[in-house]
Amino acid sequence: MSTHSPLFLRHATQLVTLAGSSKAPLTGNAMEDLKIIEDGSVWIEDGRIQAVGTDAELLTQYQDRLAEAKEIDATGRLVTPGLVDPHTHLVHAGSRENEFEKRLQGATYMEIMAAGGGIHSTTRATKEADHEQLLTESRRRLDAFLLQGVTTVEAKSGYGLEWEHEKKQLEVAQELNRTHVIDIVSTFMGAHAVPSKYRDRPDDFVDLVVNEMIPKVARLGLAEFNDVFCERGVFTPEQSRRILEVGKKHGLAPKIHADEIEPYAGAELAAEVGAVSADHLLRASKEGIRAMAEAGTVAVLLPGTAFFLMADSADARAMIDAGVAVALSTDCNPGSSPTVSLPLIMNLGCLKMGMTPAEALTATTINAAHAIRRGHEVGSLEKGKKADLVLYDVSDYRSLQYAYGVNHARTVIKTGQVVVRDGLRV
Ligand SMILES: O=C(O)CC1=NCN=C1
Ligand SMILES: [Zn+2]
Repeated sequence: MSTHSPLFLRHATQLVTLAGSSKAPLTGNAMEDLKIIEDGSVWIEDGRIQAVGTDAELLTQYQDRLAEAKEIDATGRLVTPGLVDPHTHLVHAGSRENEFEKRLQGATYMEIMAAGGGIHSTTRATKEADHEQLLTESRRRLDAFLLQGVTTVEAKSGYGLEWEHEKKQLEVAQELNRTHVIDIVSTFMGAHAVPSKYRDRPDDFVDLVVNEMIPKVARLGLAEFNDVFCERGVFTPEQSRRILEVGKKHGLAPKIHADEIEPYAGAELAAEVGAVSADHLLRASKEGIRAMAEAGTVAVLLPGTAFFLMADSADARAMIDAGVAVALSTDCNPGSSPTVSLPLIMNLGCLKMGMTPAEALTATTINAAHAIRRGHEVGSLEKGKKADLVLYDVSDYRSLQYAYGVNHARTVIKTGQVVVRDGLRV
């Protein structure tokens, strides 16, 4: 017997369902088809979606139970699935305003990193921070995500670069998954950078990652995915392949930071190892994009990072036209994308990467869910899926990408419970 009254969300002017997309990410023209129901309604009970349809259809179906339900009036409003952010470095300490200033004066991201800043700077701060501090700082970011309508996020480690602190990050993410309303999917990213003490013997660090860290992550169940920064000056494609293949042997699904700063055949490697997603891809080759389309690897694009690094964005248009499933993400991290505004990322996806508003919304819901293997659970409004929904102060989904820099989310429902009302956390 349900402990909570059913919720009956009624009369959405546009109910974006993305129905029929739970088995695989949407590609090509399908990314444009949001499966919108006008005057749409949803019956929510036991944390799940029980029915989706026109208000008239649901009135007939639930006419005998209307009195027991709490109604949410969505008249004149847009309603979408809860937004999904499939690529964050959520758990970290410190910030890098100083590097932002240096880059404005002409220093590059890789120059700063080579000089001991960048990821190494955040690693120093994260190693100094204890579990509670990381929990507090990361929870604050999650609260901000939630107010924007984000109901599921992926969170990577990668600012420890040694077992004790990688484990600490992953344990913080697991505690947040238990205690925060947002669902968190964890990724081990011990191969985020080569620590300075291994600068002259990087393969010894790769040995540490594959022989020590990955087996422990798998044995302790600390993560579902294994990620690597495949970039010139960080990890080579050969080292990346070894790290991802060992991760697969231990049951950790592969993800890869690919072709972010320079072309480095990261997209090709992603397809070769069967990565669930390849992320960044600003400099991916045509061959790599084609290989990803054939392999079914999701392209997680991060236009906020390109914007913040003052770089050209990835060519989402070409990837969609080549049949690659595209997702979008904030890449929330203190160095190359210190933002939690996934709606702004939708706007940049349109203005900087040639996506349509509908494709951008698909890319931050069902395709983002598939990029973290949650497409069966969230990302669309269909019977049996988690009741994660967002009600906005606009009536047309295109307003989310058009009226940018503004948070339009007003009511957020997470697993059937109203957790944000009138833009405020309840
Ligand atoms: O700079 C950072 O902290 C995050 C990042 N990893 C790979 N690219 C950016
Ligand atoms: Zn990243």
